[in-house]
Amino acid sequence: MNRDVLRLDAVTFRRSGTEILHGIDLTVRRGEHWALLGPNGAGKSTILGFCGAQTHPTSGTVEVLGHRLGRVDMQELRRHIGHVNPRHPLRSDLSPLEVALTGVTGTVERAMRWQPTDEQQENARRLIALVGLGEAEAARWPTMSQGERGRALIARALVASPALLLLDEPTTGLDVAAREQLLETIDDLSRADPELASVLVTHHLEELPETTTHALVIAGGRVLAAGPVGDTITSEVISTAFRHPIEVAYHDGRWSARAIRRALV
Ligand SMILES: Nc1ncnc2c1ncn2[C@@H]1O[C@H](COP(=O)(O)OP(=O)(O)OP(=O)(O)O)[C@@H](O)[C@H]1O
Repeated sequence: MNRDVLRLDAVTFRRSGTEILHGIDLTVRRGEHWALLGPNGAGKSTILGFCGAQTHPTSGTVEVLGHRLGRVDMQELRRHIGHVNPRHPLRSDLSPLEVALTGVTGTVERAMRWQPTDEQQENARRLIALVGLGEAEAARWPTMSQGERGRALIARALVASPALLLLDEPTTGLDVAAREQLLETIDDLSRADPELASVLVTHHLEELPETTTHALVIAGGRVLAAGPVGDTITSEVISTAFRHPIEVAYHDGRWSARAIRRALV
C-alpha cells in the first residue's frame, strides 16, 4: 500500500509576476504529523493551499491522497481532507453539533433541504464529545469563544473521516488554558487514529502538539530544513528562518523559543 498522503515535487508558485515559492519538496506519509514553521510571508498558507487541493502550483507536481492535482476533480478530493481554517466564514447561529454536520455536506452553512441520517448524527455527536464540547449543546456559533469554535471546526473536519487533517494556526488567539486544551485534543486525535496524517501551520514553537513527528521550516519561499522534528528544529535553523538569534528548547514533549540576549558588560 502506498503510504504517501501528500507529495509535493519541485513546486513553484508565481503570482502578480513574483515567484512566491521556489522548488518546494514535501512528502507526508500516513501517521505523520508535520509542522509547517516560518515567519510572516514565508509561504506557509500557500503550501497549505496545495495540501488542501485549493490551488494549483505554477510548476512542479502535487499529489494529494494519490491523486495528481490538475488531473482530478478538486472538489471531490477536498471531501477527503479535513481543513481547519480559523477564518471559517460561518454566519448563522449553529450549535456545535450543527457546525460538525456541515462537514458531511462540505458546506459552510447548513445545507438546504438536507437532513443527516441517524448514523451521521451519532458520528457528529461522538466527535463533538471527543473534542470536549459534549456539554456545550446550548452554545451557538456567534457567541462561542475562539477555543470552542476551534474545537467545533476540528469536529467538522473529522466528520467525513479524512485521511489528511490540515490545521491552519489552530491555537491563534486562544488563552493559555484554551490553547493547552486544544493541543491535548489534537494529541488525542493522533493517538486515537494512528493512520491519520496532519499538517499544522504555526509561527510559534510553543504551539506544536506533542505528537508532532516532522517539521518543515520555510523562509522566503524556500525550505530551510525538513525531516523528523528533533533533527529539524534547531536554534540555528530557527534563527536563520526568523533572522534573529533564537535559542530553542525541548522539554517533556514540548518546544519553546527565546531570543538570545547580548550579555551586558
Ligand atoms: N495572490 C497573491 N498575489 C500576490 N502575492 C501573494 C498572493 N498570495 C500570497 N502572496 C504573497 O506570497 C507570500 C507568501 O504568502 P503566505 O500567505 O503563503 O505566507 P505565510 O507564511 O502563510 O504568512 P503568514 O504567516 O503571515 O500567514 C507573501 O509575501 C504574500 O504577500
